[in-house]
Amino acid sequence: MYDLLVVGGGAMGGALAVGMGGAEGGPRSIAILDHTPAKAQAIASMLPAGAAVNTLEPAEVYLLAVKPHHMRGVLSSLPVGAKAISVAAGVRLEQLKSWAPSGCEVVRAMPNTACEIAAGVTAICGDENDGALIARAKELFQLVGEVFVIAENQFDVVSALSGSGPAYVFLLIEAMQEAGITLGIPASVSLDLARATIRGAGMLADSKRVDPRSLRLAVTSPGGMTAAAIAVFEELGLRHQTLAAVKAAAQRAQVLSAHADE
Ligand SMILES: NC(=O)C1=CN([C@@H]2O[C@H](COP(=O)(O)OP(=O)(O)OC[C@H]3O[C@@H](n4cnc5c(N)ncnc54)[C@H](O)[C@@H]3O)[C@@H](O)[C@H]2O)C=CC1
Ligand SMILES: O=C(O)[C@@H]1CCC=N1
Repeated sequence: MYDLLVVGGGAMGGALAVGMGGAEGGPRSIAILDHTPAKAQAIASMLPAGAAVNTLEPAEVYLLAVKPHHMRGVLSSLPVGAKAISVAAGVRLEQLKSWAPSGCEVVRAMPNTACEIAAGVTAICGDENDGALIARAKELFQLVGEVFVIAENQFDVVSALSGSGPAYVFLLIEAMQEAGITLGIPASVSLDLARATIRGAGMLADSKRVDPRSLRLAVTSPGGMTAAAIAVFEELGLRHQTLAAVKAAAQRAQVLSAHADE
């Protein structure tokens, strides 16, 4: 029996398999199942004890990382009594449980792709009577970053913040690079500057644990360069844009949930 069987070796399943498989004290054996066998093989080859499989072989825990609309098919083919963790956006516990064979336990997790390098953030939720599986999910995801156990009614907003969040930061890196290029800096230098700046600012915010506003003010000399830039961000509505974007992502979760039922 495998300790963990990851179904779906795409962006998220791959990141989790690589992160968990490489972590000290992580699952001793990990199997990966994907519709495209080459994807599963590529991931397995990166793991000390990874195997690409072609069917749902016996496993202590099944980590389901397929798209929301594929979740119903995968869940219904799990063995009776299986323990499963779904990372699908939007799809509710009630739906997941109704599709799984009898005796199965299912909880939800919302990780992000930084789990690949053990710098992820994962939210977990489950029903009260699934305490043991919630605890196991917590152990697994703590191998690859920080974990928050939250109520399901907060899951869509949390998913819109930390699940999708890396993409917002990558967009900022892209935008900073493009600004540098437009203003005359070579593309590679511009990208290196943007990447290293985001890394340093993230690490500083994480290590200081203070209100980010005070870190911002420490950069912003009155009447100086940064103040000129921040005034433009505020005038163009960065906060309003961020709220609208996070709201749009959270609302999309409801559509994904409805499509998964079809
Ligand atoms: N990409 C991300 O940053 C995050 C994704 N998620 C969730 O993770 C899930 C997967 O998303 P991605 O990895 O981005 O998608 P993806 O498209 O990169 O990967 C999905 C994989 O599942 C495989 N697949 C589909 N049906 C299958 C089946 N029946 N059996 C075996 N393999 C099957 C596909 O071949 C594909 O490789 C989604 O439900 C998404 O909501 C959650 C958090 C973050
Ligand atoms: O975009 C999506 O739907 C998934 C969920 C969070 C990140 N990626």
